[in-house]
Amino acid sequence: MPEPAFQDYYPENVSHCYGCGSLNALGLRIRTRWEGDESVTRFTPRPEHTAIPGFVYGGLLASLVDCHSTGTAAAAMYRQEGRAMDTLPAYRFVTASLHVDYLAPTPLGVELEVRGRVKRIEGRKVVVEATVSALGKVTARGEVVAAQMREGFGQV
Ligand SMILES: CCCCCCCCCC(=O)SCCNC(=O)CCNC(=O)[C@H](O)C(C)(C)COP(=O)(O)OP(=O)(O)OC[C@H]1O[C@@H](n2cnc3c(N)ncnc32)[C@H](O)[C@@H]1OP(=O)(O)O
Repeated sequence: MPEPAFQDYYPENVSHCYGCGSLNALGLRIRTRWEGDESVTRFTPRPEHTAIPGFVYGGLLASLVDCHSTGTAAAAMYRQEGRAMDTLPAYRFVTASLHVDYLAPTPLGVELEVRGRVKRIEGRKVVVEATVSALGKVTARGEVVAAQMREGFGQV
C-alpha cells in the first residue's frame, strides 16, 4: 500500500476542488507526498489538456502548481509542529497568490513531476516554490502564497 497522500487527509467538505479534491470526478485529483524535504506530485496530462498539439496547456500546469503548493503548505504546518495530518487542529490552506513562469514547452503524453519546497512559513502564510519537469527537464517554475483558511471562508 502506498503511503497516504496529503489530499487523503482533506475532509469531505473541502474535497471538491478541481485540482486536488478526491470527490471531483472531473477534476485532476492530484496526490502529493513528501520525499525528504521536497513534496512531489506526479501527473500525466490527458489529451484534453492540450495547448498546441503535442504540448500541455499552461493553465493545467498552473493548476498543478497551485494545488500541489496549497497541499504542501498544509503538510508543512503539520510537519513544523511534529503532528500527523489527521490530528487537530486542522490546517487548511487556500491560494492567495499564484505565479508561474513557463520556461519551455511541456510535452504531452509523459508523466510530469511537480516538486515543491517550502520557502518560508510566516504566521498564517506559507510560501512554496515549485517546479514542473517533463523527461527530467524543468519546463515551468512557480511560486504560491498559501493562506490559512479562516472559519466562515467565503462569507461576506
Ligand atoms: C483542505 C483544504 C484545501 C482544499 C482546497 C484547496 C484549494 C486550493 C486551490 C484554490 O484554488 S483555493 C481558491 C482560490 N483562492 C481563493 O479563493 C482565496 C480568495 N482570497 C481570500 O479568501 C483571502 O484574500 C485570503 C484567505 C487569501 C487572505 O485573507 P485573510 O483575511 O485570511 O488573510 P490576510 O489578508 O490577513 O493575509 C494573510 C497573509 O497572506 C498575505 N497575502 C494575502 N493575499 C496575498 C496576495 N495576494 N499575495 C501575497 N500575499 C498575500 C497577507 O499579506 C498576509 O501576510 P502577513 O501575515 O505576512 O501579513
